[in-house]
Amino acid sequence: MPEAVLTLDDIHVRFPVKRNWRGQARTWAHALNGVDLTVRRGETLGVVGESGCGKTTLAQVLMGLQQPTQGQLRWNNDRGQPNVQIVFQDPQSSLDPRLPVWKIITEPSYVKGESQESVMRARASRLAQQVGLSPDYLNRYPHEFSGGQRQRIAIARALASDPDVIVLDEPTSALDISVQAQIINLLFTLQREHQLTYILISHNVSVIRHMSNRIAVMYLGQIVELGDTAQVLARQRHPYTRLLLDAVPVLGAPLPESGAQAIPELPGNRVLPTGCFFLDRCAFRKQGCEQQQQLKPVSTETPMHSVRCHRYDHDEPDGK
Ligand SMILES: Nc1ncnc2c1ncn2[C@@H]1O[C@H](COP(=O)(O)OP(=O)(O)OP(=O)(O)O)[C@@H](O)[C@H]1O
Repeated sequence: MPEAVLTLDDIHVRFPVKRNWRGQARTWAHALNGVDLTVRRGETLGVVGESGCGKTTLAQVLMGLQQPTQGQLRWNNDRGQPNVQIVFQDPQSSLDPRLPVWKIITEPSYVKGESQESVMRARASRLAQQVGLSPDYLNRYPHEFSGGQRQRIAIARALASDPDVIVLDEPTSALDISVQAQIINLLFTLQREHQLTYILISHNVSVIRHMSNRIAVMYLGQIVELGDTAQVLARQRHPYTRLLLDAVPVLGAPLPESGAQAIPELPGNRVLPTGCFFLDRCAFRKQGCEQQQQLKPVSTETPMHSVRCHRYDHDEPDGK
């Protein structure tokens, strides 16, 4: 098994949302509520879940932009500092419109102390070729490129500093359908060539299915199911994962009757449930579900497929 790049151990993040007259926080939004995760070199880990479940907060923790309020994040490198780059959904707003492309691409190297223009231009030229852009265009500005080309520029910039992990935040959702496949293929090629590790954040289960080796399903700031993508998609164990996947229309299949498989809205995160976070919405609730649940292997035969559900406690391996 490839080595771990990073390990998250019981990560919690909460944000103050109301303060008293002394400025002390009275109410909190609990964005992450005990995330345990190991990310391995060269893999693509897909993180899926509806709006507000904590995907962005998780990315911010990985990038060091948000300190966990509890828990530990360990990077397996000897530099002492991790290097995490991000590719955003909308390349239009993530690229500085005032800079020529060669400067945008080499910004991370510049921050690392490389400042000679000829060196940086040569580096930008190599990176441009790697992502399928002509080096002849490097003096141009972002608005002179198409959406797909701009996303290639953003990917080149992410590659520039030899990152431990690249977070892909909905990397294709702002692009034309015809361009999406090209960008996905480029990401695959680069991953193969450079042993890149991706964390892919998306609402789009089809993109996650296509790109990820493993999938983490998030609900209310927790991972409720984690495992090999094919395994999780073929046999979802958590009732929330089932709802999430049932809500994805399948080409050629009849649409579900309206309301029949509606995903229950994410409950508020100001006051967390004391037991299973999904309890109120679960059709399979049983005695014991009022207790907090841990992420545990579904069975001893599938140790890499974990679920946070009382029905899969070891004494009842078939999830009855
Ligand atoms: N700075 C903040 N202050 C207060 N609450 C916040 C802050 N940032 C995030 N939250 C809350 O934390 C929760 C998780 O938000 P987050 O943006 O991580 O979710 P998400 O899954 O990325 O959603 P989306 O898919 O819409 O981007 C939400 O309830 C959000 O309102």
